[in-house]
Amino acid sequence: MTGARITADDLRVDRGDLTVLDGLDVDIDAGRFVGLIGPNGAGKTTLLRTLAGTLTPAAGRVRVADLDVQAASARAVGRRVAVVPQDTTVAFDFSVRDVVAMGRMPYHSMFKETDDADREAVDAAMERTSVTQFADRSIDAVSGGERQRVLLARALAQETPVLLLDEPTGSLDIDHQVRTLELVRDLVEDGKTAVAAIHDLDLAARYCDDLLLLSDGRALAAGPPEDVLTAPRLAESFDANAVVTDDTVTGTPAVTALPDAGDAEGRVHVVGGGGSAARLLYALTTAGYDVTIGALAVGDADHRTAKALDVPAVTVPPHAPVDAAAADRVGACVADADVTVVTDVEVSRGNRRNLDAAARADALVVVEDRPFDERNHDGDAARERYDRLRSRGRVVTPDSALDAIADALDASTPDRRLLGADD
Ligand SMILES: Nc1ncnc2c1ncn2[C@@H]1O[C@H](COP(=O)(O)OP(=O)(O)OP(=O)(O)O)[C@@H](O)[C@H]1O
Repeated sequence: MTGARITADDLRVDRGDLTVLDGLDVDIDAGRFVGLIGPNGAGKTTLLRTLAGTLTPAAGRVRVADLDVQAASARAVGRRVAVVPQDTTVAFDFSVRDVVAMGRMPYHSMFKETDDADREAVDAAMERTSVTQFADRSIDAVSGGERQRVLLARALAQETPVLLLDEPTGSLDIDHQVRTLELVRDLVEDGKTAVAAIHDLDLAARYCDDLLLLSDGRALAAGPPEDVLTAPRLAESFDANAVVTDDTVTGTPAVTALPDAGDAEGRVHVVGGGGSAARLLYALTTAGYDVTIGALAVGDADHRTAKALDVPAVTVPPHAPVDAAAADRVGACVADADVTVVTDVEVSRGNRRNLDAAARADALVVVEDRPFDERNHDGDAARERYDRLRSRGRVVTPDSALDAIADALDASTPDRRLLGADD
């Protein structure tokens, strides 16, 4: 079944006294999977219901291919558009099979009996959504997640070019979340057009071709997930302090919401690398410290974390040693910082200048997770250099790093301690 293009110009939808959608343009190409995202109350369900023709816009019209959804009969719309609603309550005590068979209603008239095509469509839809094993059970005797799959089966049995889904994974376990979205993806590969409201931004980014970010009834952004999911947009729409990274397994954008930053004061420079500083960067920035990091190779795991958390970094090109110019910049950060922290870094020749710059800090904390011998190091000269560094600072485990940094800050800035005592 080939999909259909969905368009709407300058859509306005009112609910009661409230204008829920305003000035919204929609243009979804046939054969695309579009994720509707946005905070609670943004208008996602309202938009889906308007696209399905169950809500009438105060302005603008919805077209699915050549069909004017608002002017067409329910039966005509039902042959183009199938809906999987958020509320999976079914009013009467039907069997699962009967509920799925309701998807065939747009093809029936008073004069047409159920035929083989109907039965085949129902069986195939139940098979694809893994509900066949409870086909004869009452819809009241399946779990919420199973019921959600039954309603997806009903929508598939409807054999429409367009599928609208409102939170299709809301009640599903992680296995069925992925199965359901894989299924929608397959249907889209086969040509259907799908639009789904999805709260899980990582899943939306992973499965959808495009995202439409709704905020206060308007489209704040639309396009490929990596263009739509940016920290400033998430702050504007969700009022969330969130970072966007690349998921290490899927390679698609992953959103991590952070707590509001605390009120810790002080500047901390971190010498890390290879991911050894990631957790500490998170802890320091959420505590509220001003943090810098480096020198790091561009693309290093800690560099990616620093970028996501908006932590300024001194960088060198990938695989390049820390040269004199970079070391000068590290030296400037160390001089500016109240405390410098060295995490479980490589003790190699290329990192030598990094460690030497850190060793000049007035207040130094050395975070150690592994003994020296288990690290990438290049011999006795490195050991001597590292031992010197250790002897200049306080050596702690990762678990006590934050406390040690707070202590070092107190000791390095007595004025703050006195101010704190007066509060
Ligand atoms: N029948 C109604 N009467 C009045 N206001 C309504 C009605 N239905 C929805 N609203 C309001 O319209 C706004 C958008 O609701 P909608 O359900 O479309 O949001 P949503 O983005 O789907 O939210 P959620 O993520 O919570 O499901 C909300 O402020 C909601 O309170």
